[in-house]
Amino acid sequence: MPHVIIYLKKLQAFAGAKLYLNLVGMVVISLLESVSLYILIPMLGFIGLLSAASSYGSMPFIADLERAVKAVPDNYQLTVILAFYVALIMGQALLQRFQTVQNMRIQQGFSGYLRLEIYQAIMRAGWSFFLRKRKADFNHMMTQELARVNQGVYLILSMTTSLVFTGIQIVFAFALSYQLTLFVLAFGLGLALFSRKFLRGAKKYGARISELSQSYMRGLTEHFNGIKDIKSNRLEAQHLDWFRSLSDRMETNMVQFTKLQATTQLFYKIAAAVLIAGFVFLSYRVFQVQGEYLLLIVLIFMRLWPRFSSLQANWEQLVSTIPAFKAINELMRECEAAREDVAAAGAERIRIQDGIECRNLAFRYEGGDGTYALSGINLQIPANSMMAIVGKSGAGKSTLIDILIGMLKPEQGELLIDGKPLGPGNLAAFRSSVSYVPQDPFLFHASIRENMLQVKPDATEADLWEALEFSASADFVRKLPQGLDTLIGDRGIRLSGGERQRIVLARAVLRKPAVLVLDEATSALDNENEAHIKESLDRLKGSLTVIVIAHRLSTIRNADQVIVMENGRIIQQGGYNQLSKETKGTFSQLLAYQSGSAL
Ligand SMILES: Nc1ncnc2c1ncn2[C@@H]1O[C@H](COP(=O)(O)OP(=O)(O)OP(=O)(O)O)[C@@H](O)[C@H]1O
Repeated sequence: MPHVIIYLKKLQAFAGAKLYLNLVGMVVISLLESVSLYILIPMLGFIGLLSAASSYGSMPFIADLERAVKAVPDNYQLTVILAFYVALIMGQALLQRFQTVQNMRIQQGFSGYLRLEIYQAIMRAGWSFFLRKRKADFNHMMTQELARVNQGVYLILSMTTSLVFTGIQIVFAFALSYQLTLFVLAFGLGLALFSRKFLRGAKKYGARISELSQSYMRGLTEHFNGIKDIKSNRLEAQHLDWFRSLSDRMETNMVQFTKLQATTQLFYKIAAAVLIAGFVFLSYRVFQVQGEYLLLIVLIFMRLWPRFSSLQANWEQLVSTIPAFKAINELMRECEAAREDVAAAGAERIRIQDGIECRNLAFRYEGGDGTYALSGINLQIPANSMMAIVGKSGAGKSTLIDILIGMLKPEQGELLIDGKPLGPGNLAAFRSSVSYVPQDPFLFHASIRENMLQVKPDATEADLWEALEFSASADFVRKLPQGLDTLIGDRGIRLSGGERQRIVLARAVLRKPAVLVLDEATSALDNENEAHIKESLDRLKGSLTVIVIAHRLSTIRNADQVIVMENGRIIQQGGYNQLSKETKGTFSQLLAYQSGSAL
């Protein structure tokens, strides 16, 4: 329950006075409802459906009502009491309408507030957090689990309404007969105690709903991401089997949960019949309650008892949503712990004056096998120079880049920008000054123009074409049916790998960054386009700092500095020509492999 209490506090902070106003509204509605029921008997007495009017004169408050009605001339008495009844019902209905809308406003507003809060928390988390999390789990949290939390909050609100209604009806019932009310309450309490085991069951099924829907989301995301592999390797049947089995388990779990709920409702229904029978017997035989009085009490309890059973059903439903509350709380806690010291937007960009320096950096991945992905990294990258990183697969090149652009925090050592350690004071500004083109470039399902404008909304048409010229994409974009406004499909699927890389590169330079980082950003290009990009990069030389990882060593011939990495360490460092002359070094070996002389 503590997981739910956190949300109740949030709800109170979010809705504040409105929540209490709503509660007062509920009390008034409930009072009106009870009163309208209460005056039904004298009304029936007036129109002669029930025996003498004197018999209900002994009921609390009714004597006053009777006196008030008697003050009215005889001919109008029935009209007055009927008008009073209609006015009461109208008032109650109007209030009920207002309260229902208000309830929904609070609920929807709170749901939007929660959604935003979770999304913001995820966005504020650092890169290392995303490395250890599965994307499908975020989708799962933001859709299914959040929907269950909203359902839980709705249940709490409607249970509060039910409790208020029930409470007021109990007060009225007490006024009529405290012995019978106590009898019903004791019965209800006994049944609630007996039903505790059903609550444990509800919690178990709720936890299973969370687990299964998480597996469902994970599996679906993985399958659709890998649909090409699945189809090309004829793995459809295998995936269908998985889907069928999970689907069956989800179905069984929901049916079992419904069975549990139906069983408690069954108990409540049977208990209601037994109760009413015992009740009428007691009233009539033991307490000798008058007929009209008994009718009123039965009427009240017939309305009260379903509230007990619906409270129990709501409670079970609420308990089944607790695992979702818990999961979202846990996610928020993790996001908070992984929060990076960088403002989401708006940081001033910087120009690097002296350069970037790594001092004795070391890094290990969380959840890895404990070996260092990087160690003993000492490096100077002068401002506006070009540095190339080469090395075998798994040598640590991408990890070093992630540290250099402030996405990962080194475990040991320091990263200095113009002599100042990278930290809360300069991280946001530094990150805003870096453009990064990853190995697997990402484009949104939008037009080329929209994709580019995302990074620089105020870019002019000329800026866009200049960037496209730089990345050797202007020609092919011009030939597209809608030019810059061509839709490029999910993740840019309608473009070739090389075209995607070139658009992402254009987007990266459009920002006019202080540091341009290319992580094998030209791997999918043909020789002609790569040569074109190499020329463009050469033209940029001296105006910004460029860091490239390149497997094709021809691209980095003009680099001011080349570092060669192996097992997370820098094993060679120097100019391109200098390293190629060190015949025993790894770099000349790599060169030899690429030129074919080592084959
Ligand atoms: N998220 C991760 N969790 C655990 N270990 C990781 C993770 N990412 C990389 N590693 C490990 O860190 C080491 C360096 O990886 P890195 O991706 O930096 O190499 P790389 O030189 O860029 O390789 P490639 O050229 O294949 O991209 C590897 O041993 C790799 O297994």
